[in-house]
Amino acid sequence: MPERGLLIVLSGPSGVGKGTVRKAIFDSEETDFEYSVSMTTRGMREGEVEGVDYFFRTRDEFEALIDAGQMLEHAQYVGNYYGTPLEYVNQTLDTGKDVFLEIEVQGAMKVKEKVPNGVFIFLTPPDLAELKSRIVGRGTDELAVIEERMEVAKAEIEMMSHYDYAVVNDQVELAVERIKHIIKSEHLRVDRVIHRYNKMIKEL
Ligand SMILES: Nc1ncnc2c1ncn2[C@@H]1O[C@H](COP(=O)(O)OP(=O)(O)OP(=O)(O)O)[C@@H](O)[C@H]1O
Ligand SMILES: Nc1nc2c(ncn2[C@@H]2O[C@H](COP(=O)(O)O)[C@@H](O)[C@H]2O)c(=O)[nH]1
Repeated sequence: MPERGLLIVLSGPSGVGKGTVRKAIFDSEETDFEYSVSMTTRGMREGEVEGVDYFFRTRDEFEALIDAGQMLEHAQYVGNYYGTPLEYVNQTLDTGKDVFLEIEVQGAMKVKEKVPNGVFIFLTPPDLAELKSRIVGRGTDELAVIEERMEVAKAEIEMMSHYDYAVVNDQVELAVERIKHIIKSEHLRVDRVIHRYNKMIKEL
């Protein structure tokens, strides 16, 4: 049986650039981990594709999956459900591959309770003014939603201390390199590598 993969969680406030950085990571070469597509009840935005950006579901469908225990985590965010389907994550980790989640902070904290040996990375903006200008510049939200996202963002930034790493998203390419570097280093941590050696010693 292969060694179980690593669960990598990228999180941070809305608009910091999680989606942008995640796409840049998966578009770049040498990416050796799988992206877990999330599920949501929010409406599809222009250009989004079912099963690629999200699995888009009704509230009833989403709640049925929660009740059936089929979500690793879920959270309500600005009036909609978002969550991580459990089966894909488990099956992929079991094959020995790493799985990458891009989720908001409440969900990340739930994953941390269930999978404490995951790698939890908090993406931060250079400052709050830049964060607001990114959300406004994206042009996907009305003013009231932008204000709500900014309020949530302040509370989310206070949760940074619960993460293993903080990465500033000043420039996308730099953030991508920092995250790839963290993942490579995590694979070399003695507490992860030692299991393999203990197994070899037992088999001697
Ligand atoms: N390093 C950066 N410098 C300048 N602009 C950026 C940077 N990273 C992302 N952006 C821009 O910021 C906006 C928000 O990015 P994105 O949608 O990726 O954020 P997000 O954290 O995934 O948001 P949400 O959590 O709401 O889905 C986009 O317009 C994106 O192009
Ligand atoms: N807890 C979870 N949060 C998720 C998941 N997938 C995405 N997200 C986060 O939701 C907000 C809003 O996303 P948007 O696409 O409407 O802008 C953002 O912070 C995402 O990272 C998930 O599976 N679980």
